[in-house]
Amino acid sequence: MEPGRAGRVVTLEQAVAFAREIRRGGGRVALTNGCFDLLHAGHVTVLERARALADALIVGVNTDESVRRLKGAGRPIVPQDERARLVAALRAVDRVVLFGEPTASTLVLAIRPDVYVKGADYTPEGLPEREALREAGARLVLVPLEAGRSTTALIERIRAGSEPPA
Ligand SMILES: Nc1ncnc2c1ncn2[C@@H]1O[C@H](COP(=O)(O)OP(=O)(O)OP(=O)(O)O)[C@@H](O)[C@H]1O
Ligand SMILES: O=P(O)(O)O[C@@H]1O[C@H]([C@H](O)CO)[C@@H](O)[C@H](O)[C@@H]1O
Repeated sequence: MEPGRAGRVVTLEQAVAFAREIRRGGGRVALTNGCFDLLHAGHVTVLERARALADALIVGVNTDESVRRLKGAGRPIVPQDERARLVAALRAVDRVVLFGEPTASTLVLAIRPDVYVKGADYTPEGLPEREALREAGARLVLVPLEAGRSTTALIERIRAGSEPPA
């Protein structure tokens, strides 16, 4: 019985057990991760593309402290439990796990996904998780960016009181 959407925010151990269950059934598991602060259409694109590459998608969402270290003071705008809940509400997402480490390497080594997905704002050489991906045998897929969509751009537009992009 699949849990309700809120029940899809799980511990790392539960996410690992879920991944094993998918693979036992012959399915493939996709993993992605991110801050997902002020959810926007670019986030939906990368999550939907990730889900389409496998039979289940697990998403690591950075804790507030982790986002602060990555994105600077004043971030995140949306607290971790709400960011996790919003991501878990998307049809494309099967499980969400909050993580506080600087990188997703621990997630990669624990979940051992068949495919690891990020937006093309990253490069293969630039991923600190690349060694973990090699060890886990995960295929890396970088999804083309939706132009002009970013949390930073949203914050700047809110501050400037400017119109949304075309
Ligand atoms: N416009 C976009 N199109 C497709 N994928 C995106 C887009 N923006 C972000 N992503 C992807 O979404 C995931 C989460 O990224 P993140 O939460 O940092 O979004 P962001 O909008 O880049 O945030 P910020 O502007 O604060 O850096 C990452 O895999 C990232 O590559
Ligand atoms: O939302 P972001 O900035 O894409 O999330 C970060 O992604 C990093 C990525 O996996 C490449 O290193 C990750 O290391 C970091 O912990 C954030 O999840």
